[in-house]
Amino acid sequence: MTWGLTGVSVTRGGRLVLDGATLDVAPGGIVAVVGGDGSGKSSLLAVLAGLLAPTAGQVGTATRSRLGFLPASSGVYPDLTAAENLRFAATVHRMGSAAADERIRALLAITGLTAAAGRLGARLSGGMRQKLGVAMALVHQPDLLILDEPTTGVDPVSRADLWWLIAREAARCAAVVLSTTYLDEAERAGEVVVLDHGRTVLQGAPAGIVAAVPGQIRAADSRPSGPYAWRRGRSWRVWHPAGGDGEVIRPDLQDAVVVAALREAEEAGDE
Ligand SMILES: Nc1ncnc2c1ncn2[C@@H]1O[C@H](COP(=O)(O)OP(=O)(O)OP(=O)(O)O)[C@@H](O)[C@H]1O
Repeated sequence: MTWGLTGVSVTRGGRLVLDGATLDVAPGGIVAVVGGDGSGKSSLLAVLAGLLAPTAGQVGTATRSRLGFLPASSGVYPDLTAAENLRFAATVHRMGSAAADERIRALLAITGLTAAAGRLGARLSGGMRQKLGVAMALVHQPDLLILDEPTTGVDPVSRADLWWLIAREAARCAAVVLSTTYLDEAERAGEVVVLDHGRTVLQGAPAGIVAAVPGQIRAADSRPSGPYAWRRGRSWRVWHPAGGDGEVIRPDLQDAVVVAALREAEEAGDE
């Protein structure tokens, strides 16, 4: 059973925010949805979660009881303790109390939150709150786990913990779809979907996406002229669509995403 979206369009506030977007995820797979601010990541996940109705296209998703969802706001109730938040999520998913007790104990241990079980959501650190939110989304061992920016604003140690938690879910054969603005992180996913202005501009395994970058990329110390240049750390990179002379840099996922956005902008300009 694979889940996903085919040619999905969504209009919000009179604007087309998803424009024929596509995504597939299979059990045991992790798909990372990446894209700049406002590219449509949250809208895409909301459609997959059945929270937002598309104006066109097909949605194949799990039944509500087999679905786990982490909203961008983490979904943690500030005036409930960490354990109470998990208990609430277990109750919503109609877990029996014995099964819930055992699962809550295990999840608190896995997320390193056992000592903070009695602490109010409002008093948890950002990283703790995200881990709790993810634990709430997966308390009932869903078949499809949808996580909206689970690691945004989280320190590197908690990010590693979160990835471990997510990988465990995939290992027990859940299908996982998550959004992220961190491209280094997206490289850990089996598949990446790159959104630009609501369109899927790249989709596939990170290595395949990188291998398929057309043309050549070179480095420059100062800002190069022309439209195909972008900053990378202290230096610049330039895309040469037709290739040419000079030392070539092997692109990474970040470069591949930039090139895809440049090509997309060019095509939009041609229309
Ligand atoms: N409820 C809404 N009503 C109207 N427009 C909306 C609504 N929610 C989002 N949008 C618009 O839809 C577009 C896509 O937003 P969305 O939140 O899906 O993107 P995103 O990639 O998740 O961005 P971000 O990372 O900034 O949250 C944006 O232009 C946003 O302003």
